[in-house]
Amino acid sequence: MSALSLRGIGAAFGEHVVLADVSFDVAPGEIVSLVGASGSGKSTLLALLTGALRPSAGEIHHGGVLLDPAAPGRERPFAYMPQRDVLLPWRRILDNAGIGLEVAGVPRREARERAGALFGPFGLAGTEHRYPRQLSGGMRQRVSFLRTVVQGKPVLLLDEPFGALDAITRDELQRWLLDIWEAHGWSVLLITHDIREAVRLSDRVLVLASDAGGIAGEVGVPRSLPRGDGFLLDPRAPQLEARLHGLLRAASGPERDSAGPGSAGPRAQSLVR
Ligand SMILES: Nc1ncnc2c1ncn2[C@@H]1O[C@H](COP(=O)(O)OP(=O)(O)OP(=O)(O)O)[C@@H](O)[C@H]1O
Repeated sequence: MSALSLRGIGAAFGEHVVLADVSFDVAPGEIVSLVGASGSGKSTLLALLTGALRPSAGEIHHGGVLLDPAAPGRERPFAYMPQRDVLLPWRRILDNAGIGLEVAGVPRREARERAGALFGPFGLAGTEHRYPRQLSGGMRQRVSFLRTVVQGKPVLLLDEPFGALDAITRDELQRWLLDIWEAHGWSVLLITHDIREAVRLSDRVLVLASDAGGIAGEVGVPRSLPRGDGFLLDPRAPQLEARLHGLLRAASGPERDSAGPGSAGPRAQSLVR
């Protein structure tokens, strides 16, 4: 039974159809990345999952159960981590980490206890009583991730969680995420612009077509691919990245295809998975 299943999802802003016939699954314990050109509708898709937007068509299922499209975010089985850390500057780190629980109605004391229990395993011990401005960008993203997972939701929706970080911190946090994911085994849908990151972190990478073309293709990443120090040395990694770049070019429409505008370049829908 899928942790997350989208069937024929569509979305539009007025006359502008952004998503059409988007269907895919995330299995329990699987990390699935979604890549796509800017404007292809990745953030819109997350907004449909969190309940910020209503789909114009299609169904969302969790564990085989149809989600009520009117259900508010707090009643959904998804925890969402936005790209920016959005920590409240006037709240100490421990209280920031528990805020998602508090919003869900958990008393502050219990929220502190539950969030506090994760500070050690998440490499944040000693930061509990600091303020966000006293932490580095990487540490703040850890807090933001902690705040997301402590809600105990079975599916994590991560919107470019490392997009704003420098390359070294990003590498460090990718390893960190994989390590703690090993211990917890969440089901994850990850949005990223970074193809290398998608390959490194995922079991499967989906390519979202522009112009409401649905899922244009996917690339599976073997579990045997090393994700730590060996990642960059394994020849399969650049091969997978190259396949994804090719899919992305084709899925971004003829004007962005290397064949140039007006050519009969391959369109996303015709790609063989
Ligand atoms: N609130 C809105 N009202 C009208 N149009 C919108 C709104 N939000 C997004 N759009 C349009 O929907 C399309 C998809 O936007 P979306 O932000 O989902 O793309 P994206 O793939 O996440 O892009 P990026 O990678 O640049 O973040 C774009 O054409 C955008 O202009």
